[in-house]
Amino acid sequence: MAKDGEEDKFSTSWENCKASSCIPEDEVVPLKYKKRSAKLKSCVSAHDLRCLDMEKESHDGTSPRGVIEACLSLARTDTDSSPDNNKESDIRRSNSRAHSNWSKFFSLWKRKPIKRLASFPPLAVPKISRRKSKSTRETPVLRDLFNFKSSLENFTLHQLQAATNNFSQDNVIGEGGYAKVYKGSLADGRLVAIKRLNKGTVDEITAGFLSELGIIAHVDHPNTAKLVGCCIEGEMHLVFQLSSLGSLGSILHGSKCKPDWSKRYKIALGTADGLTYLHEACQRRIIHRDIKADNILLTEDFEPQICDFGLAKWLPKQWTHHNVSKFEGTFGYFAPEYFMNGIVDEKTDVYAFGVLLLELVTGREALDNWKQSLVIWAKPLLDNNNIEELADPALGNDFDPEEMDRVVLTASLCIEHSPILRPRMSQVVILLRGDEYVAECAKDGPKRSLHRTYSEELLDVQEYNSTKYLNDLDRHREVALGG
Ligand SMILES: Nc1ncnc2c1ncn2[C@@H]1O[C@H](COP(=O)(O)OP(=O)(O)OP(=O)(O)O)[C@@H](O)[C@H]1O
Repeated sequence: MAKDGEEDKFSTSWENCKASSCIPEDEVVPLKYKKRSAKLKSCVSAHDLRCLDMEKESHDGTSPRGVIEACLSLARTDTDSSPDNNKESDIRRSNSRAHSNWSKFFSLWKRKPIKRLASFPPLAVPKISRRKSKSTRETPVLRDLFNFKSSLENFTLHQLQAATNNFSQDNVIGEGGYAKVYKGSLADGRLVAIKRLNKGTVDEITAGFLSELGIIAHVDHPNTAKLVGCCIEGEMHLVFQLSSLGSLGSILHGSKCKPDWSKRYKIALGTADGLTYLHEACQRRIIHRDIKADNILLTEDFEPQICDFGLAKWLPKQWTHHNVSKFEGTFGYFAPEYFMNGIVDEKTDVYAFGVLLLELVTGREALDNWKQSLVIWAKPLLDNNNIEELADPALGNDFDPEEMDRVVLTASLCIEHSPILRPRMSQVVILLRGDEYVAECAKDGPKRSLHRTYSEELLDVQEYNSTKYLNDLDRHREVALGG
């Protein structure tokens, strides 16, 4: 959760912002990708058929080739538009950089046998289906939550006091904007992290508690924090399974024993899996809104678990995005469209995930003590693919160069200024895992349709290469640098 007035965060209303507006999906621009009729196949050669399939695949956002081609063509479209002034040529440069990043991936895959480029099935849909009863879906109050997840425990204050030595200061393992987190040992021996929400006004605490509980109780993935139960006696408490290594932030930035490359790569992959689940495979689209190193917990074998759903938004399927009127989150991770227009959708999380990847590669904080933005520092190095300068000196040369290449290129794409040039999380997973994963997944199965987010559609409609974009970019940089 975010706290007003904290040094690395801020929370402010902004005047011209529509509060909680939404646009139905059918009002947005339809997809450009169209499939050729299967009838064509009857009068063409095997070679033609393969070409046709490849072309079809290239329009299919679920295939590796499609992932790359879709983004390449979007970058090309923007790059092709004629410039009238210097600012537009800057944008063209930025687009062609994105184009070249996608090209790097594309050429990598192009060299592989065509079989390995076959389409693969979408992520496994969780057992909890989207077809839950209407009432359950729309009234995420305590009663329903306990019905939904019968395993959730309702703790008494006495149980939590006993587990934490009466909330002793020695048991504090974390502190955020709204809560203190205590390590606890339950009577049956289970180790837990007890999040005691006691900062802010009663209204803020209640809203934060219900919001986090309402989302986390419906989330079930190996890479998300595990809620055990809650307690509303005295203060409001959320009880989680303890992640023994604490947060990635504390390990990466606050300890001398920094994780080696294989652990960092594992953390990148697991976090991408967890976020893909939230965006695309969960019963509803969940936008986390506060992806950062402090909100990635680590189990003893460095399995990452996304935590802190205090800001998360549950987007109804028919909503393309959410507009917020209050600026919350953590500075250094804000996507430009959120920062400028308050737009919240999947691509705002993708941007923050890109910053997280940069932290893993460089060992630097998203915003350092001098308020230097990691993104601004890393951009020129990313553009020149200068891995030597980018890589954390603590790693030395002890990293897998191919994995490092993939992570660096994925990070470049995720932090593209334009959401349209950023991959979706399922595409991120493909890019990060590389060929072996693609080959493993190259089985037939139903394909997920490529559906564009509101921020992508909006930028398409508004013309990506407008002066507004440049002003936004300048302002974003100014604030980031000025802090
Ligand atoms: N399950 C857990 N296991 C171990 N440590 C945890 C757990 N949950 C939280 N923590 C620790 O407590 C810190 C704060 O937790 P959390 O982010 O949920 O609180 P918050 O008040 O919402 O924070 P913020 O202001 O950053 O949003 C985490 O960064 C982590 O170090």
